[in-house]
Amino acid sequence: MTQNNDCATSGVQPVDERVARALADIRFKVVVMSGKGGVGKSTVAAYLALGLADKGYKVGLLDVDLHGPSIPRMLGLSSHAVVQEDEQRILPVVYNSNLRVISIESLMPNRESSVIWRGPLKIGVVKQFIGDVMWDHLDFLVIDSPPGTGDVPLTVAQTVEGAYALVVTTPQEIALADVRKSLDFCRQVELPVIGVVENMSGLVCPHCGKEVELFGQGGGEAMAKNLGLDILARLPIDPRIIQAADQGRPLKLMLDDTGSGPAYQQMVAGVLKRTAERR
Ligand SMILES: Nc1ncnc2c1ncn2[C@@H]1O[C@H](COP(=O)(O)OP(=O)(O)OP(=O)(O)O)[C@@H](O)[C@H]1O
Repeated sequence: MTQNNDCATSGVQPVDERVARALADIRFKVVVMSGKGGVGKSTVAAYLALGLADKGYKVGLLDVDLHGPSIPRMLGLSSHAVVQEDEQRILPVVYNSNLRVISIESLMPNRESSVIWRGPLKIGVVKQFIGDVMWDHLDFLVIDSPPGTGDVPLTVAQTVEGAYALVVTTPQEIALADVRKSLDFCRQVELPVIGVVENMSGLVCPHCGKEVELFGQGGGEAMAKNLGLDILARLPIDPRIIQAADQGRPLKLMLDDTGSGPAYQQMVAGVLKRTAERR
C-alpha cells in the first residue's frame, strides 16, 4: 500500500473501482461505531466476528482504527498481512477456517509506530486500504471504525456501500449524548442502524453473583426506544474479557452459558436477525 493520497487515484486501477471489486462478494457489511472512545467498540467488533464465524459464516474483520488499532492485540495476531507485490493486493491474516482479519496496524513496520497522517491523507489511506484487501466470498464483513464522527468514520461510511451500522454505547449519560451524535451522523450519511449494543451494562460480582449497576442501567435502552431503535444486547462488565484481551486469547463466548456468554450470543443472534430482515 502506498501511503500517499495521490496514489489513491492513480496506479493499477482507480481507487473506487478497486473498492467496488474488493467488496463485491460480501453479503453484509457491518460498521461497528461509537460516539466516543473506550466504550468497547473493538471488543464488540471482535466478539461479533468470532461469534458469526463460530456459527459457520464466512467472516472478515477489518480494523480501520488508524490511531488505536486494538484488534491484532485482542486476537493475539503477530503475523503481518501479506502484500501481493504483483497485484498490489493485501491478503488478510487467517485467524481460523471461517475468520480472516486485517488491521491497518498490520501494514505498519512495528506496533509502536504512531500514525500522524492528517485530514486528506488519512482519507486517502483508509479508502485505499479498504480497496486493497483481497477477501474471498464473505457472508459478513465486520468493520471496527474509529470512535466519533470525524474524517475516518465518514470515509468508511462513504466508501463501504450498502453497509449497516451497529452502535456501541455505555449506560453513562455522556456516552449517550455522544451516541446521539453518532446516530445523527448515520442518518446524514444514510447508513442504516441495525441496533445498539449497551456495553459495560452492570457488573456481575464474582463473589456474590449480584449485579452492580456501575454506570446506571437501561440508559441505552431508553435512548434506543426514544429513537425507535433496538437494543440488540446488554453486555455486562466481565473481568475475564480484559484479561483475555491483554493475553491476546479471546474467550470462547459462544460456548459459555454462564457469565456474559448469553449476552454476546444474543448480540450475534440480533445481528443475524436484523441483517436477514433487511435483505
Ligand atoms: N464488557 C466488557 N467487560 C470488561 N471489559 C471490557 C468490556 N468491554 C470492553 N472492555 C475493556 O475495555 C477496554 C476498552 O475496550 P475497547 O478497546 O474495545 O474499546 P473501544 O471503544 O474500541 O476503544 P477505542 O476508542 O480506543 O477504539 C479494553 O481493555 C477492553 O478489554
